[in-house]
Order: sequence, then C-alpha cells, then structure tokens
Amino acid sequence: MGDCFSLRARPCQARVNYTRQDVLTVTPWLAPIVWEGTFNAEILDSAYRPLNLTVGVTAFAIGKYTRFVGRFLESAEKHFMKGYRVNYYIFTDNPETIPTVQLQPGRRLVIVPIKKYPSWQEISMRRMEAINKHIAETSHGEVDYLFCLDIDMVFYNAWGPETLGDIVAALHPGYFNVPRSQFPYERRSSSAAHIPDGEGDFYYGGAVFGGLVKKVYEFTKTCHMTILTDKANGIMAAWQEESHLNRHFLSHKPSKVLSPEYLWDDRKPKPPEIHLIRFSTVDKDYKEIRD
Ligand SMILES: CC(=O)N[C@H]1[C@@H](OP(=O)(O)OP(=O)(O)OC[C@H]2O[C@@H](n3ccc(=O)[nH]c3=O)[C@H](O)[C@@H]2O)O[C@H](CO)[C@H](O)[C@@H]1O
Ligand SMILES: [Mn+2]
Repeated sequence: MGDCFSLRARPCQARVNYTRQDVLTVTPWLAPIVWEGTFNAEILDSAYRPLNLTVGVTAFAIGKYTRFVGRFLESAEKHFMKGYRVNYYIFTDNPETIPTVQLQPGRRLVIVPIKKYPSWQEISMRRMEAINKHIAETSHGEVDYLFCLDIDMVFYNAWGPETLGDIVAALHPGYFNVPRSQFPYERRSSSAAHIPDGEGDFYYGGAVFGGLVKKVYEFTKTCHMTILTDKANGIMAAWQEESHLNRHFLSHKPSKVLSPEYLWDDRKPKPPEIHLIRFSTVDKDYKEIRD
C-alpha cells in the first residue's frame, strides 16, 4: 500500500489518481462505473477480506453448453474473487458431464439439476426463474453476494471485491461506445420490456449481473414476472431476458456498473478504453451449438 492519493480531480505527478479521463466513471445517479485504473485493489482487499464473505456464482450448462464448464471453472479458480469463499452453482440437465475441477480451499462446486427447455431462447430466459427459485430454497442462506454469469465465457484477469455492490450490472461490449438511439432495447409497446425512444441510461449485457443475494432475488423475481407477462401476450422480447433486464434497470438503477472489461467478447478488437480484459465470451459456432 502506501499510495498517497489526491483529492484533486486533475492529474498530479507525485500522487496517484484513481480516476480515468477517457471514460465515464460515475453514472448520473452516482453509481461507480468500474474501470481498470479507478480503484486500489489492495485497499479494497483489506476492507473486504475481514468480512469473511461468501460469494456465489450461478451459471447454466444446458445441452451442448456443458462443454464450456471446464474452462469457465478453471479460469474462475485463477481469477474470480481470489482468496474469498466462493460457491459455484452449475445448473445443468446433464450432471454426469460436469468435469471435476480442483478447487482452492474455501470454494465449492454445487450441481443443480434442471430440466432442458426446447429452445435456446427459453433456456436463456428461464434462468431468471431458476435463479430466483434457487435463492429462495437454498442459496439465500449460503452466500452474501451472488453473480449470475453466462457459461460461454473465460476469466483472463482479476475479478475482485471492486465488483461487489447492492445490485450490479455490466455494460454490454457491443454498445458502450454507441449513441443511445442505437441500443437494441425492446421497442414494441406491447412488450413489458418496452423502452421508448429517448429513454434509457446504458445498454447492459444479460451475461453478467449480481449483487446482495436478497437484491438478486428481487431482481430475478421481477424479470421473471415481466417475461411471463410477455409470454401470456404471445410476445418475446428482442433480446429475451436481456431486454427485460434493461427495462428493469431503467426504473431500478444499479448501485454499481461494471465496465465492459467485465463482459468482453473475444471476437471484438480491443479499443483503447479497454485496459484489462477480465471476463470474455469465447467464440462459438451458434448454429452448431444451439440446434
Ligand atoms: C454477452 C451477453 O450479454 N450475452 C447475452 C446474449 O447472447 P449470448 O450469445 O451470449 O447467449 P448464449 O448463447 O451464451 O446463451 C446464454 C446462456 O444460456 C445458457 N444456455 C443457452 C442455450 C443453451 O442451449 N444452453 C445453455 O446452457 C448458457 O449459460 C449461456 O451462456 O443474449 C442472451 C439472450 O438472447 C443472453 O442475455 C446472454 O446473456
Ligand atoms: Mn453467452
């Protein structure tokens, strides 16, 4: 440690400034946007380590997506909440295919058997329901914070306590630097996920959200309800649960926002704002894997 940091906004040579000039680091409702260079990992660790927190992760591996579990878990063991207690909850329709991965002390793997829905859209959307049910039945008593992540992803760099917050969303890698008019929100007013033109803060990704387990319970409950409302009306939102997530975060603002470093996409070139890719989508053959 020993950093001496400046309270002045402008850079000064001898002191460390935990800010970035090239990106937005705080939302208009004063939630931090977490980028590399905006926090001190050592100070955060010394604040959070003594709390002896347990952090949960939910990830779904249904059908052919079981192939992603090994790399996901192995990379998480290297980079995700290193030194903290972690429970991985892997939801799958095929428990026998889940590889055994050597875990660090204080970390455990829980297999949650779940049925397979016929379409990839339904599989993706039904995660809200399954996570909500699992929190109510089990994980509310097992973890303090819970992150809900896509499985077709790999950790490349540290994901630590800087990500913890009451309710946390992540900026989608495809839309963090485009005008709001281009966000792929659901635009049909017949959908419960509808966001009119001229509204919306950011475009968040469906692959990463989290927070205090109680808050994630409330969040997944509302998203599942609005998904069911659409279903009853015979409509499916443009980007499934991701559209509902974006609608919910418009009226219930996240208390912390993760930069696209925490939700990157290997297929994209790295722009200068992205200093450290921490978690990224692996390339996959959509046609082959979703049939
Ligand atoms: C980067 C990002 O924000 N990704 C979102 C995006 O596309 P993606 O292309 O990332 O969606 P995807 O194919 O990864 O599906 C989402 C997740 O559902 C699970 N799964 C899906 C299909 C299947 O047959 N088996 C299975 O287990 C698996 O955990 C997967 O990671 O849009 C989806 C909804 O349209 C979700 O909101 C994703 O989170
Ligand atoms: Mn994905």
